[in-house]
Amino acid sequence: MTGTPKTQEGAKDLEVDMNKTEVTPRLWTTCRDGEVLLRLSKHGPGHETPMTIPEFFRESVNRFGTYPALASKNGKKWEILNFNQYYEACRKAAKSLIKLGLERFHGVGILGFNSAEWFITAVGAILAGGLCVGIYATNSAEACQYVITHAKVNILLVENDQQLQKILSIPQSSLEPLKAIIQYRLPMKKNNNLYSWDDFMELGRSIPDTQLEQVIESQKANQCAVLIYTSGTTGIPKGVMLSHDNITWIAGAVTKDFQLTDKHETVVSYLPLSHIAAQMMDIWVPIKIGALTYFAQADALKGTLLSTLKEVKPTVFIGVPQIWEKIHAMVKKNSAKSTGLKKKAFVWARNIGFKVNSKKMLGKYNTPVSYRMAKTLVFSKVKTSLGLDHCHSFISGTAPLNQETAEFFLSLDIPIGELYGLSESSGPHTISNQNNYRLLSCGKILTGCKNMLFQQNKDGIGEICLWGRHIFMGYLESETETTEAIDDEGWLHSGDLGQLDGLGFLYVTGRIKEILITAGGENVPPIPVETLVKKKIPIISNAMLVGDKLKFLSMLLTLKCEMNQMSGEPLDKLNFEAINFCRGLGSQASTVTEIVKQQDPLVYEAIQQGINAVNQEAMNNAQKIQKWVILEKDFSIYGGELGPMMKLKRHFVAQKYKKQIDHMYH
Ligand SMILES: Nc1ncnc2c1ncn2[C@@H]1O[C@H](COP(=O)(O)OP(=O)(O)OP(=O)(O)O)[C@@H](O)[C@H]1O
Repeated sequence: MTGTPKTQEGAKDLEVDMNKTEVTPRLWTTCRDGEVLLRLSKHGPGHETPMTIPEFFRESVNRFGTYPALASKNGKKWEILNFNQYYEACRKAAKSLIKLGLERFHGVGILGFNSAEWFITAVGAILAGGLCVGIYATNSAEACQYVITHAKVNILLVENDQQLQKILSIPQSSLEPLKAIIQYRLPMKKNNNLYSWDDFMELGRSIPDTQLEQVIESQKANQCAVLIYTSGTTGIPKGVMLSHDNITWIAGAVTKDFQLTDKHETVVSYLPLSHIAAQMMDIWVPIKIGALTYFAQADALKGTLLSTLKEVKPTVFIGVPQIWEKIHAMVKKNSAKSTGLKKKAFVWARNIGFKVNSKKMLGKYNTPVSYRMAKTLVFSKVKTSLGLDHCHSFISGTAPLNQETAEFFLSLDIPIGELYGLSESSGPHTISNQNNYRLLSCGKILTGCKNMLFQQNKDGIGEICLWGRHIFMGYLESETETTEAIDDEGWLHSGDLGQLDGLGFLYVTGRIKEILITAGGENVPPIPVETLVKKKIPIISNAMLVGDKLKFLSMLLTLKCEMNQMSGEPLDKLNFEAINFCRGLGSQASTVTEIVKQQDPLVYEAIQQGINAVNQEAMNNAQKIQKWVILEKDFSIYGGELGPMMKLKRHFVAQKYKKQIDHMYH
């Protein structure tokens, strides 16, 4: 597709009611109580009747009432709320929020790990006419304060005393809109305007149903319901306003394109709900289809996720690339321990799995006897060991999945489908499903949405621009940024570069903002180089290319290490794979310090060889890595180098390791 002519198409498809006497809203707004023109198609997908979230939930309750909705672990037992109970709890919470003084289009902040209380407060906030505002549990006090004031958070739900103390450390004068705090995990220290969950749920008893109904009735599908704050990978977090229609429409579109079945799906909720991908897959899509959401333990990412998966056996599993990479490393480690026949069977099965699934990917369904044997002997065992034996949709999103991991899982009969999207597209814009996926592609455009590649180069690479009912309303109180993101014809400019193949599969090739422009004017997209370094040098955990406005390219490297399971802090001790790498070279090093302090010649030489191999694939000298340095600690959310969805925060890293970077250039 090419740029300009196509831009007309989106706007032309708008269904505008010409008989309306009031002023027609625009496609965007920056006001919390603003309304936008919905991007309805004239017919077909995109034409569905707009719905508010309360209407959407009520429809779901009518269809799925007694069917289980939420499962929370209490000791060893799962406590279940069905859709009727879930809805009633949301109404109760809504009344209590009204009682506490929630104002229309003001925020209800939620700061904590995924739980039934999180969901009930999120929906309750919307029923009560407020905005649901997830705040990353990993945010610093200042970052929380920013969101609370920007979103005008009247009521804040915190998970535990640790989160509460973070909020209490902020001077009260800086938390002006805040009226009350609710804490949903005990123990709790008494404090003014602090409520336990049980007390909170009783507060609204005096609010009559009619009062709540009035608020619900006054809501419109083209008004804001959810605020998603970007995680700040590329700058100050922005408040992405999502309308009722954004949420309810895309939940339907995702359901259709993923071919999800009513009352049959189960998901495990563990990724931060402040991110739209998790919120969509855990809260909104399950309401649409009557799916059962199980809550993982708060320490899921520190190790308990696997046991929850094994217990629950979800039918749909979404992971960010780092999660898939971790599972990849774990399966590899376990298989490395096996010997003899078992080891041979694993290699044999993977070969068959790769061949059959690669063909399947191209539409050639063929299941030879050997594949069926491999399935029984190896694939089913691996899937069971991961709790993925009932899973039909393996999904990765939020950042590119590396080829090695994608191929590894494909060979084990676990085809990971990537999806691509932004907070500004209410989640996915492209998806891959079991019947439609390609390695390294993010899949096809969601049915009912449009895509345009702006200013394509000779290879067909252009900026990915999006159009449809999933496009956000605007950034709260940020007109300049909104008009930078949404052009005159309503296209959302993603800032990502991409390419479409003849079959409509989208390949994301980089992020414009991340491209390094060297002092010599060379444009270098960093991700392919970093991915290649990690592939060629298995001891490397993270790699970040440096060189913007600089004379040459250099690289920050970290080694694969163990992690403190409690805090998430990377340790000095190398992990199993890194130790194996060292032993393979004849090095006895077991810690990062040993390698860095003595500049372990064997390890340094191996890394240099790996870098040389990467440089051989560079298009020219300017694209070669001239210098590199090993940092003493691996990147982590704990250290701030990774965002809450484990994305690399380049600006933060560049500042934190300024000394090491400067050293390479002087
Ligand atoms: N499958 C994918 N492959 C490559 N990149 C992806 C994929 N999915 C999402 N992305 C990247 O993530 C970006 C969207 O990020 P998102 O809206 O989740 O914001 P964020 O990470 O919270 O904040 P920030 O804007 O600060 O990065 C996309 O623009 C794209 O660069």
